[in-house]
Amino acid sequence: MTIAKALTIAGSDSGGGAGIQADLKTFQELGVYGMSALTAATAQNTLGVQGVFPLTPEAVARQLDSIGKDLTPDAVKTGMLFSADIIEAIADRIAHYGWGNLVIDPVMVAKGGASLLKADAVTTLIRDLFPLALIITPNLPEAEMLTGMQLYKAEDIREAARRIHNMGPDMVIMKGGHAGGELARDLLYDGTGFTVFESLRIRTEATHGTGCTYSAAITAGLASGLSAIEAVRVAKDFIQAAIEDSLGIGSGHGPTNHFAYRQRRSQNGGVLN
Ligand SMILES: Nc1ncnc2c1ncn2[C@@H]1O[C@H](COP(=O)(O)OP(=O)(O)OP(=O)(O)O)[C@@H](O)[C@H]1O
Ligand SMILES: Cc1ncc(CO)c(N)n1
Repeated sequence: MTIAKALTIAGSDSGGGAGIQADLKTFQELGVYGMSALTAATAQNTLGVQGVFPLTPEAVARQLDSIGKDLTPDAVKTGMLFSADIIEAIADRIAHYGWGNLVIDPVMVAKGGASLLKADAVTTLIRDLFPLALIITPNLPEAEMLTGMQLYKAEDIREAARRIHNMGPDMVIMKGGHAGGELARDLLYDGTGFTVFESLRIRTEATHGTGCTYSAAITAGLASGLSAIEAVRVAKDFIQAAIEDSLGIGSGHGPTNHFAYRQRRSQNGGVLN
């Protein structure tokens, strides 16, 4: 048996809803072998982030070497990277091992407002990591930070996608979780055209870790050999189910339900409706 392998390079969320925990749960649910390289531990729950404890760049690079010398990933995602020197170490190792199918979730700020990326690390992220990426998945505040634009109108969001695409990735997905409206609409730009992925917006507070889970599901799909469009389609269904069937735990912004997609499929004889 050959199994697809995916690697997440991200921070730990002690509460289990976001970060490396969300990524590994998502890989597992989608039938992909999950590996991780930790960038930082956060003391975190559904109420917020109580502490951030980064690893040294060397500790991050050594984890990537352990993986690179033994277990080549079929796809890789990055999440919370925290500092410029950690990003430099990661970009160096990814280029060294020639890992493709790289999905970058440009995590900057947790939902409660805690900083997960130092302000001076944004230029390093763009310069060193974006050119290596297959897909970058900014939410609207991250896209505003990357472009310096204010994103209210649909045409501005498209223009921001073009500008981020010019920073080096093959594709950009502008996530619509932070926009208003009846639909949660994500826009994929591949340098020539736009593909829309949309679902009914769910009225809920339980959206902790949606971005991590979504980009992990895309990464799992790529690792399994899906095209980018197919992988995003599965990821959109995965995150919709995970938000809809919330677990009702924690007293703040609860986590999404990573079991939901697979449970629905098995209830429907393998078909998701
Ligand atoms: N209330 C909602 N109902 C349906 N889909 C949603 C909702 N909120 C977010 N999504 C979807 O979840 C995915 C992640 O988008 P979002 O903009 O929330 O990411 P994010 O802000 O990076 O998340 P986080 O920082 O919590 O990890 C997208 O596919 C988006 O459309
Ligand atoms: C560790 C970690 N990574 C990413 C996010 C963004 O949701 C978070 N809250 N915590």
